[in-house]
Amino acid sequence: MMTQHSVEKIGGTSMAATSTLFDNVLIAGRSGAELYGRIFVVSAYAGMTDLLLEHKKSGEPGLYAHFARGDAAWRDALDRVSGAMRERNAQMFVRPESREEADRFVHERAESLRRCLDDLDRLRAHGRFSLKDQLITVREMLAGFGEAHSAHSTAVLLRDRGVNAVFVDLTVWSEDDRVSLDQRIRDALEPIDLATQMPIVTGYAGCEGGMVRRYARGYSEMTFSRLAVVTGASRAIIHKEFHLSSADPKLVGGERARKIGRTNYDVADQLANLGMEAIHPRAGRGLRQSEIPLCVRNTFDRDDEGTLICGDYRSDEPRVEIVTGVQELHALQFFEQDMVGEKGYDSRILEVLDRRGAWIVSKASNANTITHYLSGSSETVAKAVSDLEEAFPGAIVTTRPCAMAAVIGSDISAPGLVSRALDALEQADIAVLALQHQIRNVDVQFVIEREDFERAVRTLHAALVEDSTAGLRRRAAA
Ligand SMILES: Nc1ncnc2c1ncn2[C@@H]1O[C@H](COP(=O)(O)OP(=O)(O)O)[C@@H](O)[C@H]1O
Ligand SMILES: N[C@@H](CC(=O)OP(=O)(O)O)C(=O)O
Repeated sequence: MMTQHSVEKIGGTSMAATSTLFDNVLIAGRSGAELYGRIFVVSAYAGMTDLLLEHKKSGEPGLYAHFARGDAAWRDALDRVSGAMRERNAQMFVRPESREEADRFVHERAESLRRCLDDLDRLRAHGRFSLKDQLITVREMLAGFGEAHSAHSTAVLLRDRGVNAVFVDLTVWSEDDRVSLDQRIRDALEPIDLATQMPIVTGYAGCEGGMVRRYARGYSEMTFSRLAVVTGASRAIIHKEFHLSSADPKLVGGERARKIGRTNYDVADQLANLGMEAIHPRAGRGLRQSEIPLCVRNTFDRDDEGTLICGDYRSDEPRVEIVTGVQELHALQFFEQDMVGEKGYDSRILEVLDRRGAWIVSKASNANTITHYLSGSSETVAKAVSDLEEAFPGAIVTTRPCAMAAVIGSDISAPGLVSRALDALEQADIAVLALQHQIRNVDVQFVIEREDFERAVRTLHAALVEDSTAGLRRRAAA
């Protein structure tokens, strides 16, 4: 396999801006051999996975949620998704034959799903079968439909423009042939000549353990990351709707948010941990270990090189690079006076949190209290609380809704940074419920009330990023 190639992921929002995507990324003025040496991994068009599974943010049920509940509305939900896909085709295709081909593809996949779900429905109607295990498979199959559609139509559109694009469908698998994600990728890419062919790979890949089950939403970045590692890419690029910015442009305003020029994987990990979609939490690892630089680019800003993320970058002077956070957080406090001087409580709490699938954003402890800051649903947290109460009858376990604003940078080791942040929050009348600052000097976390979240991000951004006097001196080496 060619070594000087890039692996590039296109997010759902960028996919939906199809003509811009062609003009700025897929073709972008290239011709002949310049078009090749690039592997694209695509997400479903924005909104499709929401219709197939459930809405990513609001949780509004999609096809999967209806089917899982045994609600006949799944049939309408399937029609809605395939309708939305055909509508998208209608907007994208100029050549009638290509549009027909794309519509036929959607129709065939939708009908095959319908047959499968019908069979399961019939089985379920006997009342003697539990579909629990099958539902996991259904969820995987449905998710894959979104990326099958987007990759297939992108390949057809590219061929219409004279590009030798190849649709690489990783969404279909056979239960007798469950292989690892890496193996799946290796097998699919092996016959492709990157010098003359442009693979358009589905962001969903049928693999051991299931893509959605293992990696949750945003899974396309895992396919992307492993593809870059397995094929030995010289660079990995994520094409997004926005520049990776000093804060969410939707929150602080596009004119205030600054583009991040460079940063490191440590910062990317912190962002991923907070649920910011800069890069999937588990995607960064492989790229960092293989020393593949990652570039995050804005699809709508063709000439801008984007943000370069490497393993070894450190800002020239200490500086806050990003202000972000989590608005829906739960502080789970475990108070037990017998804990003083005893070990082992931690690991038993973690066991419960792991079993309940809670996402730990941060944690803190003192002599008799361990606090975990968890993101995720209130139900998950409530279940964890009741498990803990049962396992530790002497402990007092409480939860409290809260939010977290975090300031992050590859080097924030500046004296006065925390006090400046606290001053700004106080002036804005925002109470700080708890504070965390690690010796590692990559982030400071401020735990606050949920209703203060957006204001806290704006306040910290104004004080530590927008204020030009915020350039901070490096703390003198001890
Ligand atoms: N610091 C930040 N820089 C850029 N975008 C951010 C930041 N924080 C949050 N976001 C948000 O991340 C979201 C996801 O980005 P997007 O490019 O739409 O993903 P995708 O292309 O994968 O659908 C956007 O809605 C944007 O508002
Ligand atoms: N389409 C899938 C996978 C994905 O990675 O999407 P995006 O790149 O748009 O976050 C999802 O919504 O989860």
